[in-house]
Order: sequence, then C-alpha cells, then structure tokens
Amino acid sequence: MTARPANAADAKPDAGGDPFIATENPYWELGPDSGGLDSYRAFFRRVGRALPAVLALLRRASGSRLLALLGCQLAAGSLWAYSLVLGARLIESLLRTPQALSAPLLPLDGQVPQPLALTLLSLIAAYLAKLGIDALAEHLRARLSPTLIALAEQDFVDACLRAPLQRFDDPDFVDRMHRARDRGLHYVESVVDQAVALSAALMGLLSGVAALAMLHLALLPVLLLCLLPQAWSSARALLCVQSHWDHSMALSRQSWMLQELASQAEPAAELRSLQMEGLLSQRHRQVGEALRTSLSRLKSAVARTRAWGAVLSGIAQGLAYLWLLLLVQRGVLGPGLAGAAALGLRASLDAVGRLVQALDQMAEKALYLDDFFAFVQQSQAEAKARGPALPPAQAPQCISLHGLGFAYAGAPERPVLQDIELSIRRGTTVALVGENGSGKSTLAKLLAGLYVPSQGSICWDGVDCQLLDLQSRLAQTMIVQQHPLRWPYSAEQNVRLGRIDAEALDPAEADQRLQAAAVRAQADAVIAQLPQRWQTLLNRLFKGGLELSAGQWQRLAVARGLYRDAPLMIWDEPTAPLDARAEAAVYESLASLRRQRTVVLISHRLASVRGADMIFFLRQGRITERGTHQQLMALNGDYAQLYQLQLRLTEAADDAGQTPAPAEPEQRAAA
Ligand SMILES: Nc1ncnc2c1ncn2[C@@H]1O[C@H](COP(=O)(O)OP(=O)(O)OP(=O)(O)O)[C@@H](O)[C@H]1O
Repeated sequence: MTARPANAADAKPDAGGDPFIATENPYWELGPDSGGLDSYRAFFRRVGRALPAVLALLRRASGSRLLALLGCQLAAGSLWAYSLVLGARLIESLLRTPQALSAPLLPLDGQVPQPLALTLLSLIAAYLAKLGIDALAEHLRARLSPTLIALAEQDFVDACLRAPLQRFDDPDFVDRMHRARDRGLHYVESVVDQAVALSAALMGLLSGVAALAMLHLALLPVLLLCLLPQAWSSARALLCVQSHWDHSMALSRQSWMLQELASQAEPAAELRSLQMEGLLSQRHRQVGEALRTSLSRLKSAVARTRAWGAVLSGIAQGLAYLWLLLLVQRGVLGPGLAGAAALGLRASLDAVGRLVQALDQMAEKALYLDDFFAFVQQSQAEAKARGPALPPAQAPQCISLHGLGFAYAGAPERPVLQDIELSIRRGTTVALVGENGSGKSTLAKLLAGLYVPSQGSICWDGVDCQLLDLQSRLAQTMIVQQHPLRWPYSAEQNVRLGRIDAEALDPAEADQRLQAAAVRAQADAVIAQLPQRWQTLLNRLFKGGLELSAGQWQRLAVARGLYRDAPLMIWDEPTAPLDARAEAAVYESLASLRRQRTVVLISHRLASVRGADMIFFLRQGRITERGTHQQLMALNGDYAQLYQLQLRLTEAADDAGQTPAPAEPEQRAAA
C-alpha cells in the first residue's frame, strides 16, 4: 500500500529563487533511510522499529513500575466497563419496576437492603476504586519519566564518546548524531507520556468494546463504523506532516545555523567587523519566509484532511445512532440498555479519539526516536563487535610507518596521505613541515592513534599498532593540537586534565609537576594575572568566569601537554599564537625533553625546527624531502627555498624596524 500524502509536492519549500537558500537537502539527504516517508508502509516500518526500543528502554528504566502501570490501566478500564454495565442494569430495573424507588434504599430496621441499593453501592465502590487506581497510575508514570530521560541521555553521551575520531569526519554519522540529539533525545520525555496515554486509551477502548459486547454483540459493528474515518484522517494528516518535515529540513537547518551565528560569542566580532548584520538578518528573514510558506501549505493540507475526516466521522456516527434506534424499535435492546450503549459508544469514541491522538503523537515522536535508537544501538553493536582484548602497548623505542595512506571518512576517494615511509627513534625530535593542507596535522593524528590508517601500517617496535591495545597506546602519547580545546573549567583543571590518572601520583609530586609545567610553558605569568590565580574559572558564560587571549590559552595548552609528559609527544604548531618570549621558552623546553622521549614537531616557522634530528617535508600528502636541516639546505629543494624566503622576510622586517619574526633558538639562547 503506497499513498502520497495530500499535497506532499506542495509541501516542498519555496526559497524565492535565492541561490543562497538550499531547498534540496543537498548535504543531509543521505542514505536510503533518510527519505521516503511519503508512504504508509515506510512510515509504519520506521515506527515499528522504534516501538520495541521504547518498550525496552521503559523496561530498563523500571520494569516493575511499567507492569504496575499497565495493571492499573487494565484495572481502571475493567472497573469502568463494570460500572457501565451496572448502571445499565440499574436503569433497566428502575424502568421495569419504578415502585422500587418508593421503598427506602437502606432500611434502618435491620432488614436486608433491597437489590437496587446493593447495585448502587457497587457502582459507587467501583467508581471510587477507579479514581484511586487512576491516581496510582499517575504517580507511577511520574516516577518512570525522569528515570527514563536520565537513561536515554546517558546512552546518547556514551554512544558519542565511544565513537572513534574518524566517525566525526563522516557527514552521515554527524548527521545521525545530531538528529539523535536534537530530535530523538528531545522527544524521549514526551514519548513516555504518549506511551502511557496510548495504553490508557487502548485500555479505554477495550473496556468500551467489552462493555458494548456485554450489552449486545450487535453494537460492535457500529463501533467499527465510527472508528474508521477518524483513523483514516489522522493517519493521512500525520503523513503530510512527516513529508513536510523531510522536505523542509534544509531550510530549518539554515534557520538554526543563522540563529547560531547571530547568538554565539565566537563569530560576534568578525560578523560585526565585516558589517554582516544586515545581510544575515535578511537571509534569516528569507529562510523564515520560505519556511512559513511551506508551513502554511502544510497546515491547509492537514486542515483539508481533517475536515474530510470530521465529515465522514459525523456521517458514521449518525448511522450508528440510527442503528441503535432500530435495535430499540425491534425490541432487541431495552431503552435503558440503549441509553447505556449510547453512553458506551460515546465513551469508546472518545477513547478512539484519544487513541488516535496518542498514536499520532507517539508515531511522530517514534520517528524521531528511531533516529535516537538507531544511533545508540549501532554504537552498542559496534562496541560489542570489537575483537578480543589486545596486548598493551609499551613506550616505543622505535615508531615506523610503512606505506601509510589515509583518506577522511567523508571523502574516501581523496587520499590525504600516500606512501608515507618513516621511522622515529626514541630520544630524537622529528619535524613535519610543508605547505598548508599538505597533511601534517593528519599525520600527527595518525601517529597519536586518533585515526586508523586507510593503507599501510604504523608499528611500535615492529608490532603493528592495530594489534596493540589502543587505550594503552593513547596513554603513552601526548598531542597538543593546532586548536586546543578551551575547557570551561578553572585554570588549574585546564592543566590537570592533561593527566586524568594523576590521582595515582603523590599529591605533592602532582603539584610540583603542575608548577614545573606552568613555568616551562610560561603559563605561570598568565596565572599570576588571574584574580583567583589557579582557581579562576575560564569561561565567560558562568558568573565570575574570565576569557583569556589566544596566546594565553595556548600557554595553558602547552602546560597541559608538559604536565601529561608522555613518552611520545606530538606538538602541532604549539607556538603559533605565542609571543616571541613564550615561543622561545617552549622550544627550549622541547629541546630539553627530547632526550628521554620521542618528540614530533609541526611548525611553519622553519627556524624553529632546524635543530630537529630529522625533518620531513610534505607536499600534497607525500614526503618529498627528508634529512637534517643542513642536508635539506644542501639539497636546495622546496625546504631550502622556503627557509630562504622566511629568512629574507625576517631580515626585511628587521630593516623596516618592524617586529621581527621569532629568532632562531640559538639566537634566543644567546640573548
Ligand atoms: N576532518 C577532515 N575531513 C576531511 N578532510 C579533511 C579533514 N581535516 C583535514 N582535511 C583535509 O586534509 C588535507 C590535509 O589537512 P591537514 O590539516 O592535515 O593539513 P596541514 O598540512 O596540517 O595544513 P596546515 O598547515 O594548514 O595546518 C586538507 O586538504 C584538508 O582539506
């Protein structure tokens, strides 16, 4: 069964011909699963996949509470059906013997109460019991919801943290992760309410059906007749909404992106200096306009569908009451039973309304939850599929790369590194240099174990790293990246996070190490200026928090690297934002470190790396030159030309009396 939603094509957004505004979902329309929600089959398949996962999550949150809740709903529904039948019998017997009302209901002289009074008392007792059970069900639901949300949030965070770095370069993965967070996680809370409402409505309907069946079996087709139009219109409207969501996702994302740009601190300065406020505001208005047009088309389509549903449902209800009248006329039902049947029919229809509404909500939320569960389950499956435990890696004497090639997950056809052959011995410093985009940072991340090679291998003392435990390898490695993370914590935590196993250290030793790292990175001067010294919070979003300059942040990042103090130290442009004094201090520290460790250094300032034991020059992902500074100068290749160029620029700056580029380490040492 395949049906297009009413006006699904109309739901496609219109951007007014502005090429800036993408309407075709060019980037996130990925994989066979992301579209195709314009058929009932596809829709229910997705819902069907999410529902068992919702139940499993509810069971994990608290299986006993879930069972108790379902029990309460079943009991409440049964009590309702029981009261309806009792009520019908009461009215019927009153109609048959009206004189029963003239006798006292509860005789005070010790005589047995008449049957009418007993029925009435049972009715009151059933009603009160139903109220009590409803209250208990509400209490259970309220307890279930927070547990479930906490579980789901934890599952999401764990799934993200479990993912290897290269998954974050895959737009498909990132898209699924964002959908899981923005839509799936967001709806976990409401899905509990919808699931409870759904089962309550289902119980209500079942008890209505049971009550009508007890009154007379001929009432069941009547109920079915009323149910169908309502179910049809709701399902069709729901499909329209889903189709709209799929088609307008590109616009919604652009709207969020523009809102982010306008509201975040990071782009605020550049945005203002480029005087882009007007342009962004105009773009946002255009995107909003396109979304609004698309939304109003959707609303009209949904309103039309609902109107047809209401008309058909009205006709069906009219026929149902006509059918009841016929049953009374022919003496199949007494007038009392017919009254109760009308009441039962109305209540069942209300239950159907609630059921369809809950199903509608639940189905919509379940679609988003499907994103969430698919993301979490895939991560769990991948974690389980990881092979047996591998032997731990020891600090290497020699790291060697053989025929190494690498392509990012998002662009597998475009290798970023090719045929890399090199080896690094402990106690030496190697430098990776080359022009922008030549692959230095990528190679550094591969060396650090953050990426897995697409081709070839990285060996530690001759053993392929794929055969070594990754966590123990990471524990032997330190990498300070080009753009280190600015942790929204205190200055002290920003450095101490370099070694989360520091509790294993003697506290005095850890403090000493902290101070030494700060001095070497010249971060001590930064700390001295902070109002609460090491305890100053480094985030302006929190009260009392401060923001540091780029160079001050970098000094803390270098201190963090030194505090970690691993056998393999990788420095990716560690001094780019530093002033000359801090840069000199960092290079002196690195020079003193190399003896016990393996140091990999990336820098565009060739004067800073001329002391390295081996320099590798990269061009378009390949090593094109290798050797010491002297050997490369003698080769007179790319390295030598770049070095001469930088030297000339420094001399020219000196002659012009400008701030010179940082001097060579030897010169600094002399100074
Ligand atoms: N996460 C990523 N996903 C896809 N491609 C990437 C990613 N990061 C880098 N690249 C691509 O890989 C190539 C090498 O980038 P890399 O950052 O390693 O170069 P680099 O030599 O360190 O450059 P720079 O000197 O500018 O820092 C570039 O062409 C870049 O576009």
